Amino acid sequence: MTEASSSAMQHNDNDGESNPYPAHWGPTAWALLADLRQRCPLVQCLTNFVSMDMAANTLIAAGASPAMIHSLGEIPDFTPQTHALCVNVGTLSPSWVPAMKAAAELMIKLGKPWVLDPVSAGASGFRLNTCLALVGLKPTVIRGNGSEIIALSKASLGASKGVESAHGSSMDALEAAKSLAKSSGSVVAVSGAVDIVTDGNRVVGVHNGVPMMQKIAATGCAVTAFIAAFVALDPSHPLEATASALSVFGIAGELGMVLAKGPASLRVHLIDSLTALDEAALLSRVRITDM
Ligand SMILES: Nc1ncnc2c1ncn2[C@@H]1O[C@H](COP(=O)(O)OP(=O)(O)O)[C@@H](O)[C@H]1O
Ligand SMILES: Cc1ncsc1CCOP(=O)(O)O
Ligand SMILES: [Mg+2]
Repeated sequence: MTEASSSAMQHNDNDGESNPYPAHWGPTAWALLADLRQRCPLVQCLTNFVSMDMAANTLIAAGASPAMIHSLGEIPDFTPQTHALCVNVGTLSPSWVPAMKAAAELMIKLGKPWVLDPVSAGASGFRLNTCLALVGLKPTVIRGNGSEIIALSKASLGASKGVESAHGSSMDALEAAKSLAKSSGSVVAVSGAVDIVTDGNRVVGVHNGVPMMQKIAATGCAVTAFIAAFVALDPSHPLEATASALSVFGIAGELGMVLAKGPASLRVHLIDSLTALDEAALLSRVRITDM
């Protein structure tokens, strides 16, 4: 048993006062995953080239339907058919920006949720300005790593290791996340060892996952697409949907780690675990706290 899964067993055994994880989160996350498997939401992803495979396979394995359709000319016909949109600026080039904006604007007009992944938002002026313009189009959820959320919150270029965070802990971005959530009206999620999710007032921490998930390209992008699928199911409760998606994805990582020999096999076993995950395993492993 891995350290993470052993810890999950110890801490989430419904033993009353000693259990730091409120009991309602397990049933909430399970209800959403069961609903996803039944309703199979269609998620349009305008996402980077690195992540297309991982994000699509994450969505399919969980029970959703991905569509990596990104050309501007297709948006008026296709986007209205979707249940959620994921916009990810990872391999941004100027020709993609009008389609990203048009798809986001259409989702807002249709009253449907959309989610932004501001990959490396602080790395260049072009990237930062594009992300700030997208934030102005009212994403339902913004999910990034610590450096990305700090750059967006301050609206300034800032330290990152390319697409990775230069900040050691997601907690370094807690105040930035709350401030961004308040100014944008979006739910903001900062991923890391503990994923933070906030609407500007309420803050929850998701304690699932394993460190090796950072060693797989596009796990962050994949979990953002996964959040979009969860938010499609319950757009009026985006904080609950986002925390649940992060927890379920982290649990798939924990279960995958039991069989994995390294990042490449973890990727395979994480995806397999999303399909295999059942109610009992999920309920025993969800670790979400109010902060
Ligand atoms: N140290 C860690 N322990 C457990 N899970 C982690 C850790 N670091 C990242 N994760 C998980 O890996 C996924 C990607 O997060 P992260 O690496 O922060 O995103 P990004 O790839 O966008 O920088 C998330 O689901 C997150 O919860
Ligand atoms: C390596 C890379 N370069 C541009 S986008 C991308 C993928 C980033 O994926 P993630 O943010 O999930 O680590
Ligand atoms: Mg990322």
